[in-house]
Formats: sequence, C-alpha cells, structure tokens
Amino acid sequence: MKVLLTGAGGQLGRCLQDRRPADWRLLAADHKTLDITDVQAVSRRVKQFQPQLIINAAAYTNVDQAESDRERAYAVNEHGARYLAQAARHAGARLIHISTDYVFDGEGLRPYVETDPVNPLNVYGRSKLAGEQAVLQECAEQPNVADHAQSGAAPRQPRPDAPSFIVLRTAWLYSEYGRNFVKAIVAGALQGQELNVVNDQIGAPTYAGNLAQAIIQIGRMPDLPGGVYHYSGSVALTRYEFARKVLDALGEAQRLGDSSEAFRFTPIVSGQHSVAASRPKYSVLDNGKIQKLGVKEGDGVDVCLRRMVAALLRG
Ligand SMILES: NC(=O)C1=CN([C@@H]2O[C@H](COP(=O)(O)OP(=O)(O)OC[C@H]3O[C@@H](n4cnc5c(N)ncnc54)[C@H](OP(=O)(O)O)[C@@H]3O)[C@@H](O)[C@H]2O)C=CC1
Ligand SMILES: Cc1cn([C@H]2C[C@H](O)[C@@H](COP(=O)(O)OP(=O)(O)O[C@H]3O[C@@H](C)C(=O)[C@@H](O)[C@H]3O)O2)c(=O)[nH]c1=O
Repeated sequence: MKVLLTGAGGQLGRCLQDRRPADWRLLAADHKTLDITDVQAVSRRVKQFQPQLIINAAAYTNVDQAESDRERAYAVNEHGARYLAQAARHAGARLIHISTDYVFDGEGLRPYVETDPVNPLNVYGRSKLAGEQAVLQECAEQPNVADHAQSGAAPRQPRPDAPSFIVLRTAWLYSEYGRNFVKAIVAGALQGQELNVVNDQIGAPTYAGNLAQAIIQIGRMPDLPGGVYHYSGSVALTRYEFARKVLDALGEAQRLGDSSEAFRFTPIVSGQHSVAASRPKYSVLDNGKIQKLGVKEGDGVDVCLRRMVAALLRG
C-alpha cells in the first residue's frame, strides 16, 4: 500500500516510521519536504505519489504559543488539514487525520464519547476543531456535515464516491521523540529542579508508539466507516499523578528507591502555574467505539514509561 505521512519529523511521525509495516511503500514527508499550508505543493505531491492512504501527523502543537500566533496555528491545523483532505478526495485516497482531547472544555464528568458537544478553551483546540470540520466537510454529502463536530449530532451520509476520512482524536502524547510532558519532567528531575505539577487536570496519557500501532491497524481496515474516533491510553491521571509515575520509572532505572524521597515534586493547582493557554480540567476520552472494532489498546502506561525512560537515559 502506498502511504503518505505528513509531519514525519514529529513524535507521532517518528513513531510511525519506526513501526512501518513491510508492505507499506511509505513517503515520509517532514515539514521541510512538504509544508501542508502550501496548497499547490500538497496537491502536486499527492498527484505525483498517488497514495492509497494519507496520514496527517503534521500540526501546530505549541499550546501556549498558539495564543499569540493564532494565524499560524489555523494555517496549519485548519487550512493544512483541508488541503490534504481535498487532495485525498481527488486522488481517491483514505485520510487519517489526528486531532485532540483539547476540543473539549473539560466540564464533563465521564469519559467523552465522539458525539459529545465540543467547546475548546484555547486557540490550539479551536484550530484543531476547525481542522476536524474541514476534513469531515470534504467527504460529506452535504456541505455542512461539520455540524457533527460542533453539535455532537449524528453525521450525515458520506458522499457515495468519497473514500472514508477518519478523524482520530488522541490525548497527552508522550514518546522518546520531540517535546512532551514526560521529557520535561525527566529533564527537570535530572537537573535537580524542584518540580511543581498541576493536580487539577485529568487526562489519559497516550504513548505515541501505541497510537502509531493503532493507526497502522486502522490503515488495514479499508471498510472502517469515516467519521470521528477516540484513541488514548486507558488510565486517567492528573498531571501530578502522571509525573509521579514518570519519576517512579526514573527512580527505578537509576536504582534510587522511593521516588518521593529521591525527587522534589509538589502538587499545585492550575492557577499557580503561569501559562498562556487554559487547559481542560477533565479530558479523558472514551475509547469504546474503536475498541469494539478491534483496535488494540497497546502496553500500559507503566510499561511504556519504563521503556521510554530507559531509552532516554541510554541517550
Ligand atoms: N502532542 C500531544 O500531546 C498531542 C498531539 N495531538 C495531535 O497529534 C498529532 C501529532 O502530534 P505530535 O507528533 O505530538 O506533534 P509534534 O509537534 O511532535 O509534530 C508535529 C510535526 O508537524 C510539523 N509541522 C508543523 N507545521 C507544519 C506544516 N505547515 N507542514 C508540515 N509539517 C508541519 C512539525 O514540524 P516543525 O517542528 O518543523 O514545525 C512537527 O514535526 C497532531 O495532530 C497533534 O495535534 C493530539 C493530542 C495530544
Ligand atoms: C512541564 C510541567 C507542566 N505543568 C502543567 C502545565 C500545563 O497546565 C500542563 C500540561 O503541560 P504541557 O504544556 O506539557 O502540555 P500541553 O502542551 O498542554 O499538552 C497538550 O498538548 C497538545 C498538543 C494536546 O493535544 C493535548 O492533548 C495535550 O497533550 O501541565 C506543570 O504544572 N508542571 C510542569 O513541570
């Protein structure tokens, strides 16, 4: 199968390349190779390569910076997503577009299902929601299928001739690659910093390698109906609880014993951590829809963290 991967230099992009199946002819395009905000470049590249599947892992992901860089965030997360969807439709390719738990406002009291109403709290979340709508619009029979992502209403029928477009929402990604929360905690701890970590944001940390495996599995399911799906880690934690697990893994790898004695880390509330963007207090995703279709969960958070921390320490 011919697969075009955008954002190949990011953490998900790198994890997908590491796990590339032998029967994929993969064109892994990083930001320099293919800028998804360049509509002509996107169209040209898709026409030339004629992929059967496009995976969009490219995004503007700096949540705080997006607050003051709105135009750029929308250029990548909304317009770039649309250009890829248009090119995919013209080429008859399937599209797996990655989105985020930050489309929700965090006021929910149970894990979010795909049809729950969205209401992002920050520019990043709003730009990602606009991207979801742009993608769904491209494979819709009616021009306003994007209502689905806005209102939680049932999606309209896809165009009869349209390939299926998947919007895959995930959350709190971590991996050996790129910039992420786990690497920030490990770096701070190794520098002997006192770590203050918010204890009032709950989410489901997702190892990007597990997500990559799930995407590969979805890539092998040509009959999977288009629409929104959730895939995340199965354990809900506060950021502080997550940091504790990271430090447990680090303490174990360094044979330091009890992490609460080996490292200085304190729970705080969001107001005490000065950042530009508001984050949802609760953004746990319900994975039931995709699990029922057989998509696997992957290794648990403790196993993934132990492996990842060991890899980070090896350099
Ligand atoms: N990280 C997380 O915690 C979460 C991420 N997601 C979503 O998952 C997906 C993958 O995220 P992740 O791998 O963590 O993100 P990264 O930031 O690690 O990777 C994104 C990649 O996109 C590239 N990129 C940015 N702008 C463009 C552009 N105009 N054209 C082409 N490439 C571009 C970046 O390149 P460069 O650095 O050179 O700009 C970077 O390599 C994204 O859709 C993200 O929104 C969802 C939930 C959680
Ligand atoms: C590193 C660190 C963060 N924090 C807080 C800041 C913030 O409120 C919260 C999250 O921090 P980060 O900035 O690392 O994570 P953030 O960039 O908000 O992560 C998000 O990224 C985007 C791309 C997504 O799509 C989301 O699913 C989510 O993973 O934790 C601490 O309290 N202490 C710390 O030492």
